[in-house]
This record gives sequence, C-alpha cells and structure tokens, in this order.
Amino acid sequence: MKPSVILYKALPDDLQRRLEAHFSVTKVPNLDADTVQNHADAFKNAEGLLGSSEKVDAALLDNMPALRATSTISVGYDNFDVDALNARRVLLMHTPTALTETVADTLMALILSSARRVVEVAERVKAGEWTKGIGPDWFGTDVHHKTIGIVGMGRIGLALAQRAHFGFGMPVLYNARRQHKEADERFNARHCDLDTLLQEADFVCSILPLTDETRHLFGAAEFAKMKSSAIFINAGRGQVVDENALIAALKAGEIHAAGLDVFEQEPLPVSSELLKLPNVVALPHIGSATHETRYNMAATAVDNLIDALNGKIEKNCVNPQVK
Ligand SMILES: NC(=O)C1=CN([C@@H]2O[C@H](COP(=O)(O)OP(=O)(O)OC[C@H]3O[C@@H](n4cnc5c(N)ncnc54)[C@H](OP(=O)(O)O)[C@@H]3O)[C@@H](O)[C@H]2O)C=CC1
Ligand SMILES: O=CC(=O)O
Repeated sequence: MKPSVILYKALPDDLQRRLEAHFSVTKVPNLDADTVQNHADAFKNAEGLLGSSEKVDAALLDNMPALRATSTISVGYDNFDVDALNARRVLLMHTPTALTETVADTLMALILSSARRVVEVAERVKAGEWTKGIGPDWFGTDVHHKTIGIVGMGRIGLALAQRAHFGFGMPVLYNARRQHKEADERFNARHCDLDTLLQEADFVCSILPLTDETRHLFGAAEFAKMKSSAIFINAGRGQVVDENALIAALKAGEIHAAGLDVFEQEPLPVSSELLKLPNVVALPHIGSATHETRYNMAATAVDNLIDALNGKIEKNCVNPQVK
C-alpha cells in the first residue's frame, strides 16, 4: 500500500501525478482546524505533508501521529515549529536552491525601482502628468557605484552581491553571523558589524530568515543610524522589521525610501500607512514568483517528500538529525 500524504497547495498537473505515483494523496485547501476536523482520518494516517504558507505547529502535529516528513514549497520555514517536529522525529524538507537567483533578481528590481522611482513616475505617466520635459521633481538617485549593505550573506545574499559587484560596480558591505570568504574573495565584500553597515551603506538590504534573534532587528534605533539618503530594502521576512518604526523613519526623512517585498502582516492591509507614502515600493511577496522558479520549487518539494519518505535526505533537509 502506498503511504498517505496530505497536499495543502495546488500543484501543476504533472507534479500532482508524480506525487500520486508514489503516495495516496488527500488534497485539502489549508491546514485550518476545521479542515483537519473534516479530514480527521486522512490527517491521522498521513505520513507526509506537502504545501506552503500555512502554520505547522504542535497543535496540528498532535492530529498527525503517523507523520514522518513535511515538505515546504519555500526556503523559509519560520511557519514551522521545528522543536515540535524534532520532538516527534518528523523531517522538514525545503527548497533552498531552486529560487536563489530569482529572489536576487527581485532584490535588484526593488533597489532599482525605489532609487529611480520607477513605479511612481510610471503612474504619473499613466495619469497624464507627462505634459512637458521632466524636471528635478521626477529625478531619482543613482544605483551604480553606490555602497550596498547586505544583511544576511547566505545563498540569496551572495547572489545579490554578485549582481551588485559585477553588474553595478557597487562596493559590498555585509553583516552575517560569520564571515563568508567566498563573498570577500569573489566580490571584494567586507564583513562588518550591523552598526557600521547601517552608517555606511547607501542601500541597506535585508535578506534574513525570521528567527528569535532577527525579529524586529530593524527598529527606530537602526533607522536612525542610516544615512538620510539611504534606501531600505527588505525581501527576507516582514517581522524582521518594526514596521511602525519604518513608517516613522520614512515620514521624518530619516531615510530616503524603501523597497519592500515582505510585511509584518500579509497580505498588507489596504489601510497600511506604507501605501500612502510615494517613496515606498510595495510588492506582494513576489520574491520567487516567476513561472519557471515556482515550478522548480514545487518539483523540488515533491522530490524532497519522495526522498524523505524513502529515507534519502542528502540534501534540502532542515533537521537531518531526527532521521
Ligand atoms: N521574498 C521572498 O519571496 C523570499 C524570501 N526569502 C527569505 O530569505 C531568507 C534567506 O534565504 P537564503 O539566503 O536562502 O538563506 P540562508 O540560510 O542561505 O542565509 C541566511 C543568512 O542570514 C544570516 N543570518 C541568520 N541569522 C542572522 C542574525 N541573527 N544576524 C545576522 N545574520 C543572520 C545567516 O548568517 P550566517 O551565514 O552567518 O549563518 C546567512 O548569511 C529565507 O529564510 C526567507 O525568509 C527567501 C526566498 C524568497
Ligand atoms: O518567501 C519565500 C520563501 O521561499 O521562503
């Protein structure tokens, strides 16, 4: 008999078929308590769980006593209670390599669009305001050769540094818990403490995971340390930033602009002050959202679950020690 799995995210047809070739699949819309109750037997018997963007906590796991592996269609796994998974010896698989380059492209798009005011001036053209040659009130600021400060020099941080160094001639500063020789050697990058980065960078780019240490890492004190010309970029996780402090810093002119792909609350409420500020580019968490990359992520997640339930966890496993 095939092992049972719960699928809580729509997959492309061919990937759903690949999953069904290996497992008996129960498809559910989400992991809400009502859904679990309505499919109680399926959750009770499931050995695998596959999807994304839902909370996987101890309360859910208590309803899944047969679970052996979870597979998320994402690299970030802050929505999983890893301690609870470890305590139950449940593997957590993720998709670290499939999306790196695409997310780095999104970061560059945020940098360019916030510095050159691309969204704002394009809207002005559509509103019929381009009626004569433009003046300084339409100008932006340069990106090339400005200093980029990357907070989080992991896979995506490295791919961003590559673009900034080779593509735009930007000096690269970075902060991470440890020094990354590869970044130093390939991109002439300089590892520094966060305060130095905040004081010296023209673009402060956060691509951090959400953890107990990074929650609200960027608050009023950090924005106050940045240059008044600095542009703050965040494509890591929204809760790494105290959003009220960011709004206050933008309004007070403590920093020049912000480019954001992630928010404390998603979807970003339409009432958010951020949406009223012309110097904010706000994207709907599209870091990895290209057809190619989303397909590759889903394929990786399917293969990860097949591997994990067959005891093969050489790659993409967050907690291999529980095997
Ligand atoms: N907007 C989007 O759509 C997407 C967002 N993301 C987010 O980006 C994050 C990063 O992804 P990825 O680059 O693959 O992850 P990695 O694990 O490769 O890199 C994480 C980096 O963050 C650093 N870091 C972690 N904690 C701290 C800390 N307390 N202080 C300073 N640095 C810290 C790590 O430091 P060290 O190297 O020293 O360990 C590492 O350099 C994901 O976890 C996810 O939250 C990812 C994909 C898409
Ligand atoms: O935010 C997206 C991810 O893959 O993590």
